[in-house]
Amino acid sequence: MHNDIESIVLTKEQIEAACERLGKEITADYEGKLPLCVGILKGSILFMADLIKHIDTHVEMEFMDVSSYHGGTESTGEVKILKDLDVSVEGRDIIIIEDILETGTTLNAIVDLLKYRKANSIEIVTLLDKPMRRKVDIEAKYVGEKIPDDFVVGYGLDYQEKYRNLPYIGLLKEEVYTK
Ligand SMILES: O=P(O)(O)OC[C@H]1O[C@H](OP(=O)(O)OP(=O)(O)O)[C@H](O)[C@@H]1O
Ligand SMILES: Nc1nc2[nH]cnc2c(=O)[nH]1
Repeated sequence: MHNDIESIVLTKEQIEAACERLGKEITADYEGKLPLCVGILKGSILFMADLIKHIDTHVEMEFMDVSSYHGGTESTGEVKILKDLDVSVEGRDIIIIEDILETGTTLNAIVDLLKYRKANSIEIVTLLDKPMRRKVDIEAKYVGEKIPDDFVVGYGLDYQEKYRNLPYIGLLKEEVYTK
């Protein structure tokens, strides 16, 4: 698996440092509240697990599975809810946890839905942000790292469902796409 990686974009140590920094910011902003952390499956699970260990105030966890990428590396622009939340968000302070913000299509659809369901506040934390790819006007309040316009894998992010278990974020060798 590691043989398929061309180069590393974010090391394990850089990811850990980002989780620590973001956890501290979130702790300071949500002290005394009970935010509902909504992890967007599947990509966010590794980041969510590491991030919340650095949040030093009470939080609740829920998950949604939303998909706009179907097997390839380009967004289809169509957002499908594959698994909805099991709890009401009415009056809640929501922190959406994502692995990557790219076109913004996915998060825009989720934010619209949570607003419609009367969440009290909605903020986004994303490990990676690709601002160059944005198609929708949406920003994350908490960003781990801004990265250039390259398709990345690892630490939750897949290519055709593989590479999610890499402990770092990297670029795939060109030959992997033509296999
Ligand atoms: O800003 P956007 O262009 O919408 O892209 C970001 C979305 O794409 C990825 O999800 P994907 O649909 O690949 O699902 P996965 O997390 O299950 O791999 C990622 O986890 C984000 O949810
Ligand atoms: N694996 C992966 N999924 C994405 N979804 C949106 N951008 C990306 C990316 O760069 N890599």
